Amino acid sequence: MFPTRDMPSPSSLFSAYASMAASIMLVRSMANDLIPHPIRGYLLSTLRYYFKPRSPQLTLVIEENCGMSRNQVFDAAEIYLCTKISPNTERLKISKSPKEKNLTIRLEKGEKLVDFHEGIELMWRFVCAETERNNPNDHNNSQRSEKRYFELTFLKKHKDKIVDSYIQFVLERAKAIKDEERVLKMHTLNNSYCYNGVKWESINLEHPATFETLAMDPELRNAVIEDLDRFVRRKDFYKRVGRAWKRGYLLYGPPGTGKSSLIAAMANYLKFDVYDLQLANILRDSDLRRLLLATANRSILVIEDIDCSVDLPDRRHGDGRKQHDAQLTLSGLLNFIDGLWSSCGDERIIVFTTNHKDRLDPALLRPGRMDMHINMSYCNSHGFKQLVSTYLDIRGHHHLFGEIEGLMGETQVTPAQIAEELMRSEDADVALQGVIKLLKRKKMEGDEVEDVADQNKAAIQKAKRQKLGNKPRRSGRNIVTKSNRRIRKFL
Ligand SMILES: Nc1ncnc2c1ncn2[C@@H]1O[C@H](COP(=O)(O)OP(=O)(O)OP(=O)(O)O)[C@@H](O)[C@H]1O
Ligand SMILES: [Mg+2]
Repeated sequence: MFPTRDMPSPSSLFSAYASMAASIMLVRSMANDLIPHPIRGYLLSTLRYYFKPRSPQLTLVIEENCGMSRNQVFDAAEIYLCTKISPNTERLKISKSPKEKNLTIRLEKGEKLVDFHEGIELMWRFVCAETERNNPNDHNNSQRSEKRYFELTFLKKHKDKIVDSYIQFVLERAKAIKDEERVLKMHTLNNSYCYNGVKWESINLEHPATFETLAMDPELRNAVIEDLDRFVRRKDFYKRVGRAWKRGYLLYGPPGTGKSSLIAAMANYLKFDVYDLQLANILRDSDLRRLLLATANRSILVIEDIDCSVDLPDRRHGDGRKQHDAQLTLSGLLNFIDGLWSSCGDERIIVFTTNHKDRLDPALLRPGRMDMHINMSYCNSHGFKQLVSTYLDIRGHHHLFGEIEGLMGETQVTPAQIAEELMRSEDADVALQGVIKLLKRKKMEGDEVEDVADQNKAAIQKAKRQKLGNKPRRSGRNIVTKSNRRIRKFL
């Protein structure tokens, strides 16, 4: 049992004590007359130091602060140790602030915990020591302060392993726990222009989409997940090759195929906040710069519907001059973002979405501009089964699947349309009959709303309307005012 393992044997301890005592006696008797008092004291304490039996244990003291800043090891230990609470623990502290999702549990002062790392036994102790400091200006008035620290005790011979690998392990575990508990934020631009420009406003991001609930090609899903994983673990690589630690994704596909849901799934997976940058709301270059600089580390910057250029007649320089001639492509915007972000060295993701990849500035599609192009497409049989499993909790076979899959091969339907039908009833038969009706209707009416020909027609009509000065667009979206390729603007 701890801490007796590898202790020196009682006989060796006894002989150590005996030789120390003998030496001290000898020095005392010789020294009493011959050696002056201060030197005698020094000699005795040196002898005591060298002959004192050595403890086989080492204790690391992990204080709460290092100078002015927090000690990350202390914070990590606090979080990590609440996962190690044993039945022997007698006192714990428990709390919850309004913004936290879960209860916070911490060790109470004086509590001890035993942990094991690669077979090594470690004893943790949380200490709160009250210290009293005299006030130099008022001797009757002393200040009490609390010093909090952890003591981590183990056998000395394991020092290297504990310092090099266990502490690192505790830091990583604590980060993972913190990430799990983290409340994600969705930042959007507030519309009211205040004296210092447009600002980010945040709400909790409670979008339930995850990679599990998303109907998408399994290979594509795995490729996206792998890409995200690789990105977040390659900080050193980006630094070495001198690139901003940034990854760009272009999501394209018809409305209702899950582009926005995929962004939410990425945010939930990585525990990254989302910043929804509505370009139409930004009137000054200086605002863009300020907003980009105000985005936090570990975040996803989203620019939706980039094929829809935005009309920004009053775009101004920070100094108030109107900007007539400067035009910047989206790829120019990307360069600008690269420049800003490369100096901060933090991990950032940027996502563009479009319903019409074919209408984008070719410069944006060039290799190296957006790192991954992800096609979110109409629902296929696999996607349908994924939706049925999510919405109706059916994982096996259902007698209506055959008919539905047959119909799906003959018409195009988006996951959003299928999802809407599946939500209409809790009775699987009724909901699936609804899907069959939808598919038959679409087939009969030739209602291929998202058909390419129709899309082109709609685009032509849109362009005509825009010439007439109308600004139509699906509700709640940025306003389409030009048939694009370039967005007028910026910098
Ligand atoms: N691939 C999908 N998997 C699961 N649900 C989906 C999927 N696509 C769409 N949905 C459902 O449809 C709703 C709308 O989808 P979403 O907003 O993600 O589509 P979108 O591609 O972003 O459309 P738009 O181009 O109009 O922005 C979602 O809230 C979700 O419930
Ligand atoms: Mg969307």
